[in-house]
Amino acid sequence: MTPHTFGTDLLRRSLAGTGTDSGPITHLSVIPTRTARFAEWPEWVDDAVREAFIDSGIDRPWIHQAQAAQHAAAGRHVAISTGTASGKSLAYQLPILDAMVRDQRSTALYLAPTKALGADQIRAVTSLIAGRPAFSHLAPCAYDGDTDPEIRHWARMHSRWIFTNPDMLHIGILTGVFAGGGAAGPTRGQWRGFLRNLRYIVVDECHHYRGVFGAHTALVLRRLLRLARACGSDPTVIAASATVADPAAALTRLIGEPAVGVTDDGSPRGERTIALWEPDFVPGVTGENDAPVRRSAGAESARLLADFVIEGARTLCFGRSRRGVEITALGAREALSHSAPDLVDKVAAYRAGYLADDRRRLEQQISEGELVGVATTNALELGVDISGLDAVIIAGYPGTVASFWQQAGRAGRQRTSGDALVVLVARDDPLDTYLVHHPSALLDTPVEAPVFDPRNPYILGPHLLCAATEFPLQDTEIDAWGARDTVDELTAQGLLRRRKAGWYPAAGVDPHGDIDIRGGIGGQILIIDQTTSELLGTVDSGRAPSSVHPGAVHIHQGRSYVVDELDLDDGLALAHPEEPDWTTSARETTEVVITEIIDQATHGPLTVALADVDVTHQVVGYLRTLLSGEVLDAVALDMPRHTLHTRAVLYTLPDDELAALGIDATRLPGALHAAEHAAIGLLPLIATCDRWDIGGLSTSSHPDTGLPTVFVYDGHLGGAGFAERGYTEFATWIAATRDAVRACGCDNGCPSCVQSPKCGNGNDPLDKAGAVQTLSAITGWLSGT
Ligand SMILES: Nc1ncnc2c1ncn2[C@@H]1O[C@H](COP(=O)(O)OP(=O)(O)OP(=O)(O)O)[C@@H](O)[C@H]1O
Repeated sequence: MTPHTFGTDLLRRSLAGTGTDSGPITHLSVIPTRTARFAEWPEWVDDAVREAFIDSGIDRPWIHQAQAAQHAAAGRHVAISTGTASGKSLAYQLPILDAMVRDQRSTALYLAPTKALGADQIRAVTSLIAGRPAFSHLAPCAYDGDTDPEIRHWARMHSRWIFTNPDMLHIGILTGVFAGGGAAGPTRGQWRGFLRNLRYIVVDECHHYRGVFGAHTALVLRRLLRLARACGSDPTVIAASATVADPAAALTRLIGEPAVGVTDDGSPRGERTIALWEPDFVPGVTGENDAPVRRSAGAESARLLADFVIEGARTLCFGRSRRGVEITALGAREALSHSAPDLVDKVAAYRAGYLADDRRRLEQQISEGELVGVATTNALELGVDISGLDAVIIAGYPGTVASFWQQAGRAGRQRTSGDALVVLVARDDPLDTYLVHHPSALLDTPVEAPVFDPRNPYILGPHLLCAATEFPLQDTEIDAWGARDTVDELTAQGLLRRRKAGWYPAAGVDPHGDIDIRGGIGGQILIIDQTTSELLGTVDSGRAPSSVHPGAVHIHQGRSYVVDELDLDDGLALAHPEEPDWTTSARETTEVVITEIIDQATHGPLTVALADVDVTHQVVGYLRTLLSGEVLDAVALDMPRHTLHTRAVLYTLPDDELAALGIDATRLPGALHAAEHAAIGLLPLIATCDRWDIGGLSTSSHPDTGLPTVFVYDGHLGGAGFAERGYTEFATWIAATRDAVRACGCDNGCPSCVQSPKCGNGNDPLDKAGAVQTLSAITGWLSGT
């Protein structure tokens, strides 16, 4: 029976006639109301700090705020993971402000993955301390890529609380501590005073640090901690996230030092109704190899957005690209123009450049009812404080459970009732299909632990050089970072030298500029808008042929460009702005060579292994797909071959066992290929990656194993930890893959189960039934049955 809640009533009214127990809704559940639990202000809190909070309307802290502040004040690194809008800011503001009032020289560094979030936090602190003499020396200030040189200079001299990001910390702060500091450090020595007095480091939204970005950030934080200690301070790290699994372990991995976690959320919350929604197949429309196509998540969400707006429900609709978001807003406006023309102007797309001011304006327009429905990219996922939002529509699983809850948490921020509806609309994709049919995998499992690998030698090596440039490296540090082999290699290459006081870089080594914290590893290709010469971004040279080949549609901050030319020698991809009606996906051939088996396990006839591999790709063409999912055409290309040294999880199965299941030599390639595709689609369930971070290969007989073999490999040089997670969680991953394929309602395979948008072989051959049989057999062997 459907419960009566704010959310179910809204759904029922919006879908009058369809009912909420049937049709596209695959699951409906209610998270009940929670009341606030308060603590007293800790005894050590200075009167001036307490008064500032009380005057801002906060009479007492919630229990988790007091607990986290207590740990931090006692000098324990602490990670707080409580819901969205649970006042995590206060948990770090409290110990920081207190330290600053007690010792006027104390400093703090706040790190956020986005500049906009840092700007929000400065605003919050500035308004909290405004007009209070006890805090007049703080001068909270941003220090990032957008900060003017004069303000940077002023900040270095005067600010006690700097708001920055890992990129600027790496290139603009750590280089300016000691005289050595890296030849790149124009601010040489100027940060020393700040670091000498550094009491706290805040790592906000710490679940963002995953994959290659996570590994880089982990090493930047370790470099920060060692430099601070070399300057004479011993800062405490406070990490915060609404959505990180086992926060103590996550922070420990990030900084390489023990940390404690706080998870008992004392903040109040309204009742939240969650609906999972699977769009129907569109009659008469077919995609690749005549597979059926579902209604797009964007079109379905547009219809829901219009319905909610008619019901007066203030709604945010999250989409994955700016273009998708604009189409959703247009679709909703179009629907309203027929049924409720006076509401057309109440719907907008959030398409500004992710600036804090744009967000403020939008928050205000929604609060005042000027806008009722807004379609937005994940730009509004972090740091938005819109009170009274009634509903959130998520058009397509956003990639991680963490992001899902971040987006879901935007609704119901009204303290008085806070009731809200969240609808996840599935895309035509195996992971989305799995989740809407297995709600507990989304709603009942803890969010995934961020996956990253700070020991990847291709990432670790350059950071060791940076560290040695900043301050001589010590043997104890090398051991703590697990870096002995990499140091030996750098020494053999003549890049590091051992002297009495530690390890130093060789003369002329200037490593900072070679590291791209958000990008990949190795050479970078610059993507340029050739009509304006604007730099749109960078891509790993290894990935360039498949992502920025001539004719590729490239999305940058939601805007669309088409690539005209890729010059791998000069490191340039030249593009022009264009909004075609299609997306592109590269077709490529792949070969895998096993270079070393790291670990392996045998389960009856099944062998599962983790291995170092060389993956060689060649892009041979690309497919153009209309936004409806319909395939327009295939275009041939001839791009150079490229080899990636990385890590893979692989499994082998003997032919005779498969033949006994009815999968003979004619069916084998299709069964393995389909099983591989679905497994790639499902790996993000257990490893915080995107399916574009990984690749795969299946073959009826691999030269290195002599057996039918399936590989799933990391798309990053040296591996980002994703394949390793696939290896350790193999049983969970493969069982979920089998369930996803089995749950899909199509006959012979479609994008919701075994077709892949980036298949190098045009999704041919694929044997859906064979994949289910193979995956079922694997789960049986794994459990010993
Ligand atoms: N102890 C408290 N009592 C009452 N209100 C509080 C308390 N602590 C914080 N708040 C209020 O709760 C709201 C949310 O706080 P804040 O933005 O810090 O949450 P958050 O957890 O950082 O949010 P996000 O999910 O966006 O990261 C703010 O309006 C803040 O003033």
